[in-house]
Formats: sequence, structure tokens, C-alpha cells
Amino acid sequence: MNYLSGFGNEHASEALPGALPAGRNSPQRVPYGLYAEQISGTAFTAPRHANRRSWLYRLRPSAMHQPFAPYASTRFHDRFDEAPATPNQLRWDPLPLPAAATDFVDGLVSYAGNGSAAAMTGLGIHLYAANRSMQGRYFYSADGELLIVPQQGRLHIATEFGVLQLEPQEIALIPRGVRFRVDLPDGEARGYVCENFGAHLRLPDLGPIGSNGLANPRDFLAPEAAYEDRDGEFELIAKFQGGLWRAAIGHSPLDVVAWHGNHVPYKYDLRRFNTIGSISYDHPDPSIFLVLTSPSDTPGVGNMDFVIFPPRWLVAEDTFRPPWFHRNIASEFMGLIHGVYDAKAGGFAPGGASLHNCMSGHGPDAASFDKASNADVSKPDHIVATMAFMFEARAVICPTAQALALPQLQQDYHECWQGLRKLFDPAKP
Ligand SMILES: O=C(O)Cc1cc(O)ccc1O
Ligand SMILES: [Fe+2]
Repeated sequence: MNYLSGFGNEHASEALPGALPAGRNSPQRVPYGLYAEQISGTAFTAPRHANRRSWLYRLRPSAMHQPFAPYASTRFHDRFDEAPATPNQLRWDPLPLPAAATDFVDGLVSYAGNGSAAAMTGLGIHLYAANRSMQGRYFYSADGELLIVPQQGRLHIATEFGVLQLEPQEIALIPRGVRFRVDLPDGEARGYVCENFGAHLRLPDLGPIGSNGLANPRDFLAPEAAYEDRDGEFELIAKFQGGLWRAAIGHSPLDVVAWHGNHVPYKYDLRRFNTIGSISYDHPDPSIFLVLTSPSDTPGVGNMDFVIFPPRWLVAEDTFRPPWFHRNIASEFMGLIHGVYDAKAGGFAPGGASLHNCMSGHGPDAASFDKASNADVSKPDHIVATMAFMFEARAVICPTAQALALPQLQQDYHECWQGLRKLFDPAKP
């Protein structure tokens, strides 16, 4: 499958030759009898460097569907105020794959979040476990862009802009409003979704790192135009102001023959990340692992950040090499795609999750502390075959009532720090 390369680029793609109008966006009649339609992802007047919009040339306008009615989903929502926000450290085992037929949308379980679609700030964190492709149904979120992080099973995401083929260790971003369908080529799939209600995720500034490094722009891939010319009795599910809505639609909404613009879905392979770390001493702040950031209105403070912990060499001398003990102003929701996370010797499984809120103490568990305190740091350590990540937020991340009620919530998580014995000996400096 071919993709168009470059983050935030102005791309153009056509599935039929000459489908893209030349020299103007909305000619009186579009080639092939297509309808021209714009989708804007920022205010029309947003500064040029931040402005996002695309022009789509499609079989039918997106307005063409029956009225929406509420669609009862008990598990996928934005109800982040049902339970008191908790300072407790939380950790969950992986969600089991479903027994009943469950597609990507029905397989989403909302775990935590903050802010709201109405306020256009904050994030929602949802995990999915699914065992069948979306059949005759299409989905979009008007509430935020969707950052999809598969943990198990490939996803074929057919969007209005074309198809993104995704495997674990790759991520996809579906912009606000873009309609899509998720097929499961492996029959089963599990992973994480962050819905960003705030400003678009973008590549961070690199400061003294220079003009290259971390996630490089050319590794972000947009799909090439591909359209479905399908009539039938389908359904369009919309997420709108925290609730789900359903409309009957008589055709596939993935009927875009050509498009151009920069409000586009994209994918990125996390294995392409150019990981930078200390080559002298001390473990750097995890901002060095920042892939994408959604800025807030305070300079330097993200509404939400997407951070990864990829394979890397640890060479820092006279240094406790894993993550240190810490309390942060930011709140941290973590997931594990595969392997072992270097601050947790046990209990944090691939597909699992953890939440450490603002100023809640956390860090290496007792076993990881003992191991790293006694390791030979005159030699490099090679951290291999692992990929953990963090959705980090400026505001406290509130778990949903259902996440707190899940049997996967570990009641004994705090025990992982209770074995840290007092080592203090005033006689031994
Ligand atoms: O809590 C965590 O494991 C994430 C994390 C990693 C790190 O290297 C430094 C700080 C931090 O919050
Ligand atoms: Fe942390």
C-alpha cells in the first residue's frame, strides 16, 4: 500500500485520473460528476501555520443521511465526573477479548479523561477489545481527533481519505469529523484510543536538539485516495458532545474519489522514533520521548502529550538508570504495547494500563529498584523488545465509574512499593 509522506503537509490524491479539479476548489461542475465539499479542522482564520482543512470530491455530499437518534452505548462515553477523582495509584490488567461479536465501536470502554468536547479542552481515554470488523457501519467523532494505539491485532482503517493499514507498534490519527470503518484482518484486536478535545496534536519543537530527531516529519503517512461505491442499508454512528448518535445511511460515506488538503488521517510507526537520551549521567525527564503534543493556551504546557518508551541503550554512569521516584504536576495514563516496562518488574502487562495522577507518588517497584541499584553501570544496558507509552495531561485524569468497577483493576497495586525497605544508616555515608 502506498502512502503520502510528511507531517502536516498539503497533500493531493486522486483514485481516478483527473478527478481532482485543477486550479480551483469548487468548479461549477466537478469532473466525473463528483460533489465538492470542504472539511475544516481549524477556524477559517487560524494562522496559516496552524490552519487545517481539506477538500473532498465525492459521490454524495456528507449531508446525505437520515436524521440521527441517540444510540445507547453504556461503555463508550465522556462521563468523567461520575466518581471522585482519585489520588490513588491505579493499574488494570488487560481487557479480555469479548465472547460475543463486538466491533471496534462497540468494543470501546471509556477508562478516564478530563475536560470536555464542549469546552474543547482535555482528553478521553478509551480501551478497545473487539473480535469482528465493522459491518455496514461507519463512525466519526465530532468531539476530538482520535489517536489509535493498537496493542494486539492489525487494524485496517478505511477512511474518507483512503485506507490506513496498521499493526501494533504503529499509531493512527483520525481527525475530528472524518468518517471511517475498522476492519480486523486478524479477527481480534485490542488497544488504546485517546480522544483529544483540544488543539491538534503536532510535532513538538526540538529546541537545542536541532532540526532532526524524535519523530521525524517524513515518517508520518497519509493514505492515498480510495473510494467505495456501495449502496445499501448502512449506519453512521457519530460521537457528539460525549454521546453516541446513529443515523441510517443508504450508501458508504467512504465515497471520496479525490482530495487535497492538510486535515488528513495519518499513521506513524513508533519504531521509527529517533530516541535520544543521556550519554553522561542521570535519567532525563520523559519529555525527551515526546512523539506528539496538543498545546494548551499556556506556552510549553500540553493539553495532552503522547510519549513513548521505546527500545534504547542506557549508558549513563553512576546513575540509577530506570525512571526515578517522582510526583508530577501532570497526570499520567500509561499503556504497554509489548515487552516489559523498565520501571515495573511485574504486574504491568501488555494491554494493561496505569494511572498516576497529579502529585501521586510513583516510580520503580521494589524489585526494579533493587535490580537497578545493584546493576553494573560501567557497562551499557540494552533495553530491547518493548514499547510502552503515556497519555500525559495537564489536568487531573478522572477514571470513569466503570473503570473503577472493572475486575481488571488491581486492588493490590500499591503493594509494589511496600517492599522498599528503609536503607538509611547514619553511620554509612
Ligand atoms: O511514571 C512513569 O513511569 C513515566 C515516567 C518515566 C520516566 O522515565 C520519567 C518520569 C515518568 O513519569
Ligand atoms: Fe511518572
